Amino acid sequence: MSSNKITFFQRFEKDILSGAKTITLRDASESHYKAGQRVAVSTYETDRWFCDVLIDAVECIKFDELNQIHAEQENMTLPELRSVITDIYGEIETLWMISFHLVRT
Ligand SMILES: CC(=O)Nc1cc[nH]c(=O)n1
Repeated sequence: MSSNKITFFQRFEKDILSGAKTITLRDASESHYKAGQRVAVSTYETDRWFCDVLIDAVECIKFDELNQIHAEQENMTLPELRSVITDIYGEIETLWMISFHLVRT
């Protein structure tokens, strides 16, 4: 059953609302999202809703395949992105890249 909700750390809220962040890299526990799905977005820390997004794609990607394009889609440098993912998931080989866009209504 696909959850119609996703949480982000509060520090990413500004980039999501501005459209600067258009992907999120998750582990297998969050690979259930489907393209075309509308998802409510809340903060991880306080579960405060702050927008809805539409899922554009969910794709499997290896950590070692992360590149400058993915970093730009996360509004980070590539070293920053690798550090953020490692801080969250530890040494992880397989990720799920969830592409999304803001729902304006
Ligand atoms: C709560 C949580 O897992 N947040 C994440 C994880 C990876 N990327 C991201 O943008 N947000």
